[in-house]
Amino acid sequence: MKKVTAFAPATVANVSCGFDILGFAVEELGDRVTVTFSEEPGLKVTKIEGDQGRLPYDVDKNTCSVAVKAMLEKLDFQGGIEIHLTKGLPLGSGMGSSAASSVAALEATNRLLGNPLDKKDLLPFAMIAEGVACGAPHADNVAPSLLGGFVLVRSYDPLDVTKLHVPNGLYCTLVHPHFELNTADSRSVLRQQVPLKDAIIQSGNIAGLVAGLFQEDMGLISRSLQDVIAEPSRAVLIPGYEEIKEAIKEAGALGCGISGSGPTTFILSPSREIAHKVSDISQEVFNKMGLEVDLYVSAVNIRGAYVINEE
Ligand SMILES: Nc1ncnc2c1ncn2[C@@H]1O[C@H](COP(=O)(O)OP(=O)(O)O)[C@@H](O)[C@H]1O
Ligand SMILES: N[C@@H](CCOP(=O)(O)O)C(=O)O
Repeated sequence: MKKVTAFAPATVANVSCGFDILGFAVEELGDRVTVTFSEEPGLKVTKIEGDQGRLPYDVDKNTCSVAVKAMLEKLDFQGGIEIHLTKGLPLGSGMGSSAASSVAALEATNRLLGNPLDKKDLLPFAMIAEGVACGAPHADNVAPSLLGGFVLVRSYDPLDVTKLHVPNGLYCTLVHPHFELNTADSRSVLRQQVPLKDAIIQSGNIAGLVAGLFQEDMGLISRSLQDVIAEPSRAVLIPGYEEIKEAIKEAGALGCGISGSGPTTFILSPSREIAHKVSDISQEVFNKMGLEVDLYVSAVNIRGAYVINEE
């Protein structure tokens, strides 16, 4: 085998109350990476498409190559590999764009080398790339993008991630208003201390959300979609967010939150029909604020990253 192409999906990190510890993958949206053996030793990013010329070719800056470089060092691989990235995700959108690139690159490279590593063992390399992209090696985008479904990061040290149950009939709406929020900037607005009363509220909600997913209890999921840690500092950066939050609940959605560090807003609904209805409602609110949007309705992607083609 000389050439492998892999796809990695977009992700919703945090899922409201699970700051840096919860995320899920969505369908269809994502990045594609092709890796090819080359005669010349070393790693190279040779082509990037779909980024309007904005992403770095520097091996130590592009998340694809940062992740693959760390993996090749671990495997003590001495040959040559070329990377071709096709971006399907907008940058700075809160849909795990930097993560989808590194995860697709790792999935493709692992197959190219004959699968020397288990899927889960690729995670630390993708986290190194997140550290380069946004200053923090958080796993709540890379883990669901790689593994699919809802993923909980129980611990960072040692790394302990686990897949959660995905209830039947759960749908997600992603509303992406056309402006960018850089993850590093959205992290810099966060408080560094959490009052005890907020820690109690947040812990209850995380536990409630996890229990709600396993029990397929839509009411419990709905009540648990509350974030008192990151959202209060970040919601002010997204015009119309509070209005959407109220309107979608009235229309039957379970609740909403900021997807990752925003500005994309995710809404969870108990049916596809409601997911489409709240998509229209959110579009109206953002348009009223003078913002154009992209809209996506999706079930939760349970497959994660996968190889599309090998030659
Ligand atoms: N392959 C890549 N895809 C996306 N961003 C990348 C990539 N490689 C490096 N970056 C850098 O990482 C940052 C990604 O921004 P970020 O706000 O984290 O996006 P997102 O929230 O969509 O992941 C940008 O500064 C970008 O230049
Ligand atoms: N937990 C992180 C998630 C960032 O997600 P992104 O898609 O905006 O990169 C955070 O909230 O900072």
